[in-house]
Amino acid sequence: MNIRENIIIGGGIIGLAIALELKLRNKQVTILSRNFKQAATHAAAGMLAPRAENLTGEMLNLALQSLALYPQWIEKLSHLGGEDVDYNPCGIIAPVYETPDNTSHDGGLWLDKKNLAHYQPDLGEDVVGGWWYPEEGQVDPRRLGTVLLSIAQSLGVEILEGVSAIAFTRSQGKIKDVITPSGTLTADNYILAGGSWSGKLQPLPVRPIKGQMLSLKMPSDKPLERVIFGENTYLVPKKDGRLIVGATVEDIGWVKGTTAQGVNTLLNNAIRLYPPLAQWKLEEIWYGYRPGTPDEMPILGYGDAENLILATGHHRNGILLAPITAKIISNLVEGKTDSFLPSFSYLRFNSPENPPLPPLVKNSNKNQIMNYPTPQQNNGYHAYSHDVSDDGLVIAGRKFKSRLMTGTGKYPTMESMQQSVMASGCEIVTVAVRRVQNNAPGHEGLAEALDWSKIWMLPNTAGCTNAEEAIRVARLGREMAKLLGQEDNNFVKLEVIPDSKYLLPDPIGTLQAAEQLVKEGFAVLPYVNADPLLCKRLEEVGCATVMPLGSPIGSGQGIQNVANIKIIIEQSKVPVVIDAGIGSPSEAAYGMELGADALLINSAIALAENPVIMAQSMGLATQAGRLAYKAGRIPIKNYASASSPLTGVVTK
Ligand SMILES: Cc1cc2nc3c(=O)[nH]c(=O)nc-3n(C[C@H](O)[C@H](O)[C@H](O)COP(=O)(O)OP(=O)(O)OC[C@H]3O[C@@H](n4cnc5c(N)ncnc54)[C@H](O)[C@@H]3O)c2cc1C
Ligand SMILES: CC(=O)[C@@H](O)[C@H](O)COP(=O)(O)O
Repeated sequence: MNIRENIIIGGGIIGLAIALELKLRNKQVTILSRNFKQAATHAAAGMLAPRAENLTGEMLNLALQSLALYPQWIEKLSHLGGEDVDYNPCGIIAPVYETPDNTSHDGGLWLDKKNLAHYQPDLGEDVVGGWWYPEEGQVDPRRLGTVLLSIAQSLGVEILEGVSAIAFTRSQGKIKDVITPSGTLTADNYILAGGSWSGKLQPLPVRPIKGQMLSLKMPSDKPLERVIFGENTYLVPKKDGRLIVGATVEDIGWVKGTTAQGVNTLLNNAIRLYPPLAQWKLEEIWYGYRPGTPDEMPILGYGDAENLILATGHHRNGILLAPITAKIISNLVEGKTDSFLPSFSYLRFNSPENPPLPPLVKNSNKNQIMNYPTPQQNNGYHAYSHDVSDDGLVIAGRKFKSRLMTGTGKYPTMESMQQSVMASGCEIVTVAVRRVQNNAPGHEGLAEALDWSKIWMLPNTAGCTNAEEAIRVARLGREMAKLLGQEDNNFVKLEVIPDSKYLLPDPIGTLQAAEQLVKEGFAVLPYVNADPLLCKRLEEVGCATVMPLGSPIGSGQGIQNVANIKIIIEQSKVPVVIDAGIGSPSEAAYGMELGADALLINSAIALAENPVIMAQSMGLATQAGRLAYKAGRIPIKNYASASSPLTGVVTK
């Protein structure tokens, strides 16, 4: 059997850019490319416009990095023998019809009407001024696609043109093959870069956002030299004399074709922006589908199989984002993770209220995969999105939707940690202050690895053997949280553990440290043995929770001290968090069914065969257990009682 190294599904700009980069790194690559002319790449205007597009946050950072890569990328293509792709860092003018309140803009310069007219004469009379983005520009996406394809071919990338991927087959958490009309292909890695069609192969929230476009022929003196990015239309002059006018934004599914209304809107908006073009010749009208996602950011990184990488959902900015995507994805194939990946993982679409739902999970037959029913398939009832939003966990006055806390240690890779945290749906992650400070193995760069604007840090005093040390480390932890932007975070998970064999906490040292830390204004979450009296004392000195252990840390023995934990739950006025020893989702659910307010689970997730899926499973189990607790289980009886009523039964 011919096993390929990397199969890329999709031969748009994203698939081609990745293929070329991998090939240049001496990897073997095959592209399945159904039809380049249907690609958004073929329809795009080619603006490289992070600021003009008003991108923000991580999306802006990603786009700026990609923009910065463009000059060297284009030069590389030219060295590899590629023809001119009309790359032009010409700057972008963004005229507006109303003067903004604030005329300072990072990366842009405000020009009033008069100054703007120097840069671009003959703009419409409604224009009151505009922004000048000198670092932005454009490229010709059709030429770029053609050049990427021919270089890739010449370097030996196998391009299967006209071939569609119909489905994947799977085995043991991996993609086994990809099925095509002309047979089955097998590879070590699969990269899904199918643009808007990606959602047809994998249940990803990628949908087509239709854009209609047209081009006009500019007069020979080419009066437009820069991109003009208006409020509701843009004009992109190309070297060959075309002026691209774009674009409608239509969230109407796979509706084909151009329409009179679409063209009318484009032309009206374009003439208002730049009246002279009313006399220019209309050359071509076309449309394409932008690969849209709910937050308009791409999906990058591993999918729900360990050899499936996703590079899709680039929406309005795929031409701009091609170089950075190629870099990030090629690095990932080589086992190097990029700090952008957590923000762009598909798992971000799984919120705590809408629990993480990787589309496919293994069922009891280890080799088979089972689909979760969609809400539609499930008679409209979404079994996994039970509304738990008004059943939040409150610790020290702070509200959390998720009742699962996780840790960061013991994971095989930083990426598996990042993805597991997201898959679990947890909002509180505990971090060993000492290990981060010492850059202990597995903790290098940990502070940067998670998005602390979404995750609440719970610094812990792991490694402290007495009260004094724990107090000192708690203070360092508070500084660490502040440095990472959590100014008001005064939480500490207090661990005082002199015993290295069983990692059992010292009750006296814990109580002493807790008293002091409470006085210093900490919200103390003490890790203790399941001792009801100790828990009561800790509550009395002002601890924010109590955290009785289920069994020794990392032992996976489950909840061994049920009787005491029940008493603690019954008598506590602060939240009870069962911490340590939970080994499986059934044990997690059981802890919650007992009435615990929350769980802290680390080893069982981090050391699982597939930490990400185990994290998801623990998240679901925590919710299931909570719901069951609230629903009220039936009492346990010694004897059977028939399920159907006995009255009316015919007896002989
Ligand atoms: C009107 C319009 C204007 C735009 N303007 C800009 C712009 O100015 N600047 C910018 O940065 N971006 C722009 N974009 C967005 C940009 O075009 C896209 O983000 C980008 O092209 C996405 O690239 P892609 O390779 O992921 O997808 P596409 O370019 O859509 O390519 C996907 C390819 O995969 C193939 N494929 C899909 N499924 C399969 C399968 N199962 N088997 C085999 N092949 C498959 C398809 O046939 C297609 O050829 C614009 C888009 C549109 C529609
Ligand atoms: C990370 C952390 O705080 C652990 O010390 C915690 O007690 C979890 O225990 P498990 O690793 O057994 O889940």
